[in-house]
Amino acid sequence: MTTTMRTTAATTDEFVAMLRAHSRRYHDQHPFHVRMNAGRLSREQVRGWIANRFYYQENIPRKDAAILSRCPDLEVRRRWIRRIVDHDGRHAGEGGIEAWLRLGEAAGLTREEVQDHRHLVPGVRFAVDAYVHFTMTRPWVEAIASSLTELFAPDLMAERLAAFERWYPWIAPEGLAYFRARLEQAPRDCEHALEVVTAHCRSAESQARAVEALSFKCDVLWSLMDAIDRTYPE
Ligand SMILES: O=C(O)c1cc(C(=O)O)c2c(n1)C(=O)C(=O)c1cc(C(=O)O)[nH]c1-2
Repeated sequence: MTTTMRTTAATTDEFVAMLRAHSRRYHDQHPFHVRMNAGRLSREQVRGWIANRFYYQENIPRKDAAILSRCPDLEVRRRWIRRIVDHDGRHAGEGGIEAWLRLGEAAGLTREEVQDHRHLVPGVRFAVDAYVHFTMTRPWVEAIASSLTELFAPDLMAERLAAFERWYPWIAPEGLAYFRARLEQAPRDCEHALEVVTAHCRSAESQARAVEALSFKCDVLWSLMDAIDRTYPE
């Protein structure tokens, strides 16, 4: 599948197939993830990944708030807002960001060293900031399309859960709660995102822009992994 501009709109099924074809560019195939799932990472490498990925986790609700602020559709906002609550929680001690900090603790990192960004490398910061910036500046349907990497996330999450239990038993099992929660949240979230994107992208041009947004997001995730890989080499 190429991203060459078509002149006529694709059917919904064809459009969804074009989006799904991006699974080939998803970060599950990044060498660092391949080594992670094969049990080949050292403790230091796993910790480095957790500490750096925290910056992504922290910024997801900010990008979802950007989408909410730009979305004129009440029905979409009413469903989209749940993502912010999933990550931030309603109270202290709840939500995905807290769960990620507990993952860090289970892996031997203190909350402080994760929260104060002392391990955060420039390439990860740039990639995550680019994602937030994209959602603040591009049309809201494109911003929603960029979240569609989550179509591919559940398979990776299931593989990661099994890999962590098998290869990294030094991480306390309670620490893996974040991944378990995402196994349910990601399919629900991307089903909604796909519904919005297919309803709004009816022309060849708008479909091409949605595909480009998803392609951009694959680049964000890949660059993030490249930066981590370079910092914690084999
Ligand atoms: O660990 C991963 O591989 C992974 C990937 C992605 C993704 O594909 O963007 C997300 C997450 N995790 C995740 O935990 C998450 O909350 C999330 C939100 C979003 C998004 O773009 O709205 N992607 C992802």
